[in-house]
Amino acid sequence: MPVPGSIAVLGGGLTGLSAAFHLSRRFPTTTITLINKETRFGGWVRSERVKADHQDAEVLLEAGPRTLRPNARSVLELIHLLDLTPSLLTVPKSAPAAKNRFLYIPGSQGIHRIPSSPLEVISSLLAPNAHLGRTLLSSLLREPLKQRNRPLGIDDESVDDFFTRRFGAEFARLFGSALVHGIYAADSRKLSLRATFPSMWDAEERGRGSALLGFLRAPTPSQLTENTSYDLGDLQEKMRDVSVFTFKNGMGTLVNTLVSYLRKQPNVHMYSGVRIMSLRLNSRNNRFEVTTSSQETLLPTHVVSALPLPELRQVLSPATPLPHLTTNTYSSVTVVNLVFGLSPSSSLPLHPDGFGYLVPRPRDGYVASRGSGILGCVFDSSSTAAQDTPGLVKMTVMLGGPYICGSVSPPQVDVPNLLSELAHQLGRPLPSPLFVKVHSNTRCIPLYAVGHLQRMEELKRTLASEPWNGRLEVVGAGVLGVSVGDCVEAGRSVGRTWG
Ligand SMILES: C=Cc1c2[nH]c(c1C)Cc1[nH]c(c(CCC(=O)O)c1C)Cc1[nH]c(c(C)c1CCC(=O)O)Cc1[nH]c(c(C)c1C=C)C2
Repeated sequence: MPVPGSIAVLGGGLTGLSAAFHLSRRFPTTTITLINKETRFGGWVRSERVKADHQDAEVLLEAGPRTLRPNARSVLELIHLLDLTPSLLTVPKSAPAAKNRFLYIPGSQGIHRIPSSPLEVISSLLAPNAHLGRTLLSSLLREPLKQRNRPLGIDDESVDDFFTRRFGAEFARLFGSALVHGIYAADSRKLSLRATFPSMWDAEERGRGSALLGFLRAPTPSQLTENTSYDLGDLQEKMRDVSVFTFKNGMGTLVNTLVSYLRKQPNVHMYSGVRIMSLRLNSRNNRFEVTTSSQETLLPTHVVSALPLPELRQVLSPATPLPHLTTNTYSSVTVVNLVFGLSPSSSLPLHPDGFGYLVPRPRDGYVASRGSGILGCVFDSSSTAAQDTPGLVKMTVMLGGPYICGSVSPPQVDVPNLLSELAHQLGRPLPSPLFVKVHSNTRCIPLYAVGHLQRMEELKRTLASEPWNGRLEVVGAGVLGVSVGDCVEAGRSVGRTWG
């Protein structure tokens, strides 16, 4: 394929920014136009430094993703290429935030540490909520002895079906649903296993029916497809003992630096506050026509769509036969940042040192009318206290997701009610917060329905053939992977067949 004459990148979230960054380096003489409907770039990444009290105390709040994992090599590469290493804030693998994770069991009071080693599983049998330890121990001991039980002929299933088949219904509800809450804010009964946790599907194959044995059996070299090389400098080495990381000024650092870099590139044009009104391929001159809310028409030879898939569907003419853009639903999450002062009189900390806690699906399902619908709470101060004035406690409560399924936007939060539920879950009284910020993240996480991978393969095949011939690439969280690392990787991988 010849070098693209001009490229339009639709969407200025992390996928779009990453795509523009890598395309501008790969095709330095091609004009690249990045169009973002919001005035602010970065999508769901929103970091804000606020005054926490009437004095000078300051705190860094995140409304979206707050930490990154060092296995996200495309992100490490961006950090290296953008000289962001001095701004990093790392959490070592030995830190309590990396080792201590908790569950709140609906109906009980107080949170319970999830055992993380065989010895801890055994000692958890003596803990106040021995049900957790018993469920964990009996499920893990029985799984390798269980017959192969994947139904013949299926090529995907829900996360809950997989956990129930291999580990039992109670394990699936307590641990599987909580895991899915913490990543997708979703109902594990509605999510595709192969699209969300492909390693579990593969482990079951490797273990000849047992997922646990499969995890113990290392993948053979032919099963490892990783052969891409990344420009990482010494960052991989620096990340050896790191569990998660962020930046001293939050995740917005990555977005702001990318935007500043792109604004300086002579071949990149950045439009913000501009909506895409329509996208069509003109078969007469083989150019795309992209019309925008600023009354402009761009005529690029190639297009990258990093828009949510339903938004892409809306800008295409109804007659355009692109399959599967509207199959998945999205989850909406309300994020509540809470900042407390440290009371010198109280000896009881507001929370144990750790990552935070998750709340599994209640036994009787998601009853919207009961409580605020808390999915979990992150103990930010345990990992990122260095972002804030010392002496503050920062937590983030996440609510909504499957509790508000079907509604367009998350409901209003009753903060006093939320605080008393939080105190009940933590099993200790909470003082009045110094600062509260509520963010409604409407339709922020795509929920891959069972069969998602096969549908995306079909979409890819359609785009590779007439009339598109690979010149429209559709990427982003709606296609494959919702994490920041997945989005940056997706942007990095566009246009491989161009030029
Ligand atoms: C707005 C709320 C979000 C919830 N999940 C995500 C967001 C943005 C996205 C997400 N969260 C995690 C992952 C996996 C990351 C990876 O594999 O690299 C993704 C894609 C894990 C995670 N869960 C929580 C945190 C703080 C993290 C680390 C990554 C991050 O900062 O987002 C806590 C948490 N997230 C959600 C809930 C309900 C929750 C509860 C404690 C929903």
